[in-house]
Amino acid sequence: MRTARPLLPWVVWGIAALAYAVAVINRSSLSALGPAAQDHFGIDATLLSMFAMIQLIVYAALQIPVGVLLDRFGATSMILGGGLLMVAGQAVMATAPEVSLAILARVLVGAGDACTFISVMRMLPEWFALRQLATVSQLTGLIGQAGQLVSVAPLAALVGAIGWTGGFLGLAACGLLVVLLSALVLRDRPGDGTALERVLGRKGRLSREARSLATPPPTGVAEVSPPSTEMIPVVREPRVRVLGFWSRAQRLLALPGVRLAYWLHFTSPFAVNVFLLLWGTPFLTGGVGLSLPTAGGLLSLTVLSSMTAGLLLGPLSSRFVERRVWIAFGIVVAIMAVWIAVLLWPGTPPLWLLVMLLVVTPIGGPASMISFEVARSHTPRSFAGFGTGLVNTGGFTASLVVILLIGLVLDLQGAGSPESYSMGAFKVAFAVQIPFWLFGLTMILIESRRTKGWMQEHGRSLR
Ligand SMILES: N[C@@H](Cc1c[nH]cn1)C(=O)NCC(=O)O
Repeated sequence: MRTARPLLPWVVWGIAALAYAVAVINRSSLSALGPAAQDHFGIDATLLSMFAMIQLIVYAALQIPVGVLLDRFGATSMILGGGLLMVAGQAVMATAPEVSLAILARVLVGAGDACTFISVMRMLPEWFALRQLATVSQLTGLIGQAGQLVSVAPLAALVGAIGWTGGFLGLAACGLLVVLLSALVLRDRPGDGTALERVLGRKGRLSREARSLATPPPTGVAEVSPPSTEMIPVVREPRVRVLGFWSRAQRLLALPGVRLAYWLHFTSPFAVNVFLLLWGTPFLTGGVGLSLPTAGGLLSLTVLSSMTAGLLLGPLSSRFVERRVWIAFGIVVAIMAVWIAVLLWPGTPPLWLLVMLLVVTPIGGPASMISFEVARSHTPRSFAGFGTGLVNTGGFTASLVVILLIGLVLDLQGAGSPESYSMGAFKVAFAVQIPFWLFGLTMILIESRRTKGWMQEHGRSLR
């Protein structure tokens, strides 16, 4: 009897990761097209940076609602819905005659993007064994980073070659193609049908016979093994009763492991987000005094570093499950230490220190993926989408606040425009990150102690 289909989990993951990469391409599609967008809509730099901010606000604000919908409708529907929203957003961006419609386009892209990552993360434990999850999650993040590379040079080249409308319509068409592929391939879990099969009301053999890599081949005795995701199957799932939003939130937040995951995500990725989303280029050009191409070259180091760290951190955190929180903690301390060295360096920091900054800071991205592993260990399955969304708000909220504070501190020093940027002003402005790291690290210490106590009290251990 042919039962195991070891390839299907990888195919499902491949398409889900591709959908996430497309989300990242859409998210960062304006990053290399700033001047083109200013030209096209006749807008100034402030309005241009509003595009990024609005999109980020929409993304962060939708994480919890999307998580709730994810628990209700499943990952496939959310990935498809998110993909369609982004296709619509880019089609609007391509054809918008004025800036208000371009803002609507960014809202649509932000909303679609918000649906994608946490849905992909929710899908993974259904298809992979516990020992594989950390590595597969990191690979997913790495593929997303690759999407960021696509949106820099190739997209700019496409828009340069065929124009704004053609370039963005091309992007929308690629997105649509991936939505169609997703409808044909993605399944929430083994045994579920694809979106197309659900519409047709007929489940194919591939879907019926699909097996998770976590499930040992049936022996004829036990059909279903316990879900590998519940390393700590702590909270019994609510039976039939559907809990309201606040009750669900309360139950989730009552778990110290979920709070620990939140603070890990809050603390680790904001420095790299702040740098890549807004303040990296102004700091390197207006503060350090580098040319735009040199700054761009240095910034590409961040992607390389993040990808390499992702490859290492996956196996490392699944090999040392008990130590994974401390791995992330150590990475944050290293990021903070390099930043403090840069801020305390008299005058302009030397190139070697800047290279170190651009290599160490991005490791916070892959380190933040550890928070999803922690969340998975402590969140009851029926809350998994909510839990992932909640945790994912941590880093993005911190990023948003720090981005705004840096702008504010620059303005307060009278150094808020490219003509008035200076190294001294940037140093003071970037120092606002320090209380965020210290606060986050303190919360991690507090919640990891509580989590340990809670696990002892409930007789649980991490496997
Ligand atoms: N920290 C990122 C993921 C990541 C992985 N490697 C580098 N960054 C994250 O939380 N992503 C959420 C998203 O929607 O991209």
